[in-house]
Amino acid sequence: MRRVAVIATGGTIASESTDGGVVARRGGASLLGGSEVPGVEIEYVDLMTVGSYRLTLGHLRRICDAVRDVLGREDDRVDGVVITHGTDTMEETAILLDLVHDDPRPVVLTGAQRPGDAADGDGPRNLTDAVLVAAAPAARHLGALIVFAGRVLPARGTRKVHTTALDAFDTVVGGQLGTVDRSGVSLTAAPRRPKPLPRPGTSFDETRVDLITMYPGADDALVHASAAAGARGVVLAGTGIGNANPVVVDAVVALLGRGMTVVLSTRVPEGPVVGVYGQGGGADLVAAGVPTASGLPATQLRILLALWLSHDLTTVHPIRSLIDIYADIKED
Ligand SMILES: NC(=O)C[C@H](N)C(=O)O
Repeated sequence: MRRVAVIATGGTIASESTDGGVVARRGGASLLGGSEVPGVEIEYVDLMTVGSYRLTLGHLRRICDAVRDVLGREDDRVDGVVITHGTDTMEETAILLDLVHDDPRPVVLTGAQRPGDAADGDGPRNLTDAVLVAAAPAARHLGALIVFAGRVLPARGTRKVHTTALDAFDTVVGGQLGTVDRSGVSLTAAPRRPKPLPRPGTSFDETRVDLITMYPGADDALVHASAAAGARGVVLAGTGIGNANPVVVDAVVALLGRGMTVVLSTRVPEGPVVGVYGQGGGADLVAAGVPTASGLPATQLRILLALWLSHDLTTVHPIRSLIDIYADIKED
């Protein structure tokens, strides 16, 4: 018998329809709808019951702590961990878990697109699949994974790509790692995983990193507001290959002068970020000292930056090397 701990955090998989809309309120033990996973003993940890659109960095840290606590137990050892989680921000929690994961046993995130009280819900199937992957010896050393709609995806580079489709996630960097169905788990690839970063401490909770998207007519108001609100970092999701405009570049230069960390990403789902264009484009930002990052979606880059800033790791990993090691990892 294998043993898996399921840490329940809420999300649609745990949600029911109420007069106030669909809300998360079910605990872990109810999420399989009474069915069992053959060959696996499951233990449930009810950590929180929160829709993932409401999560804070503090919640993400608590999820990390819960994984550490379960894997750190001397008695009662488990073979893997599953996190049930809302899909809206699963990619953020997944990358944080992956960045700090220092154990061969996998941590597998899953959820559902249909509420727990839907007649044709996808939650029980996804949870069964996630438990099978967490229990699989072949999933060891793969870090944090997202298992959804029968697909096994790496944490790094995976994002929610559809608001309602059951197959809601895709990896925008590299490919999927395998599949899972009633006949078992099939893993055909492994992600490259750098040395783990230190786990988030309580300082992570308050480390403000804003995500600012570019668009026609964008001015400097949001960049300045971010600094005024106490942000220590900004991920700029540029247009196209990573562009802003002259007004925003000027504002970014002012922020850099005040010690703010700014990283250039893109609002486009796939493709590299490169400083190519002048006149307010990415070439100007790069010339001003803003590093580009291509290997993580902007949402996940923000988590990497928050973790780095919260630990004051600047001397260990200057920002460019942090991005090279933990974001723009070269796949074979
Ligand atoms: N499908 C879902 O789980 C979406 C939900 N709004 C959440 O992230 O909690």
